[in-house]
Amino acid sequence: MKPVVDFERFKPDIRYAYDLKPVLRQPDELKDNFPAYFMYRDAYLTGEDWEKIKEAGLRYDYTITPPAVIGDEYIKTYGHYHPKAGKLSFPEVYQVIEGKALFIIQKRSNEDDQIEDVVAVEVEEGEIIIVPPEYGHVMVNRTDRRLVTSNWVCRNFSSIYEPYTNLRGACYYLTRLGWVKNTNYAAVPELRFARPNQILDVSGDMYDLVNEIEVLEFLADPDGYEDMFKKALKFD
Ligand SMILES: O=P(O)(O)OC[C@H]1O[C@](O)(CO)[C@@H](O)[C@@H]1O
Repeated sequence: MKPVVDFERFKPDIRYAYDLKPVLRQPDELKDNFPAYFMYRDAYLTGEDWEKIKEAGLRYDYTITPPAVIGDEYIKTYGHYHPKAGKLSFPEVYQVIEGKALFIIQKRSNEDDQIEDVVAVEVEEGEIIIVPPEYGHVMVNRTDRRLVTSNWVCRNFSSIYEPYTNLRGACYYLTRLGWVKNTNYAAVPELRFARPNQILDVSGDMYDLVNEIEVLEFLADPDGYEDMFKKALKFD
């Protein structure tokens, strides 16, 4: 799919392989540093769009993740949670522009840091996934092609990385040998598998939602959208 924005005109933030060491299954297998993924944050087509996006409290990003394997683990993003917006934490919406993504999303219980749910979600080119509130997310490129994704997200918060750093990544790793439990977690639920329900009505790059940006209100103000979040995933 062709991205609407020629995003490579923006300067990317680059996450290098060495930056990922704290969350890798086999950090000692990483010998050479390389750019792991390129984040083109706050992309827009026109200045008018940009004003509209900022006024809605949102941000549109593109991310390029070239194929790579470290040790036996497929390349992935660092992983993070989002803070509370109100009763619920901020959700996020991703679209696969090129390639195929595997999202590992996991939910912590509020009382302690136990994981109460973990889901692997395969997302194909053109598809959109709503990462529901309370779920942290890691995005994996398990293919031999580059992965290009975009995301709409609230622009007014900072992501929370410590839980992923402290426990060396998500509670499962995706490796060439398959799924491996992360033993740094005290307890890990069985992994569930799902596909994303296509709730948002778009054809092509979801950047076009800039023209009906009120549809994305749930990203800045998620309370009251629980029913929609419940439908975000369909389970096998
Ligand atoms: O912050 P992490 O875990 O490295 O993940 C990067 C991804 O998160 C985002 O910052 C949006 O949450 C994207 O720009 C990027 O794809």
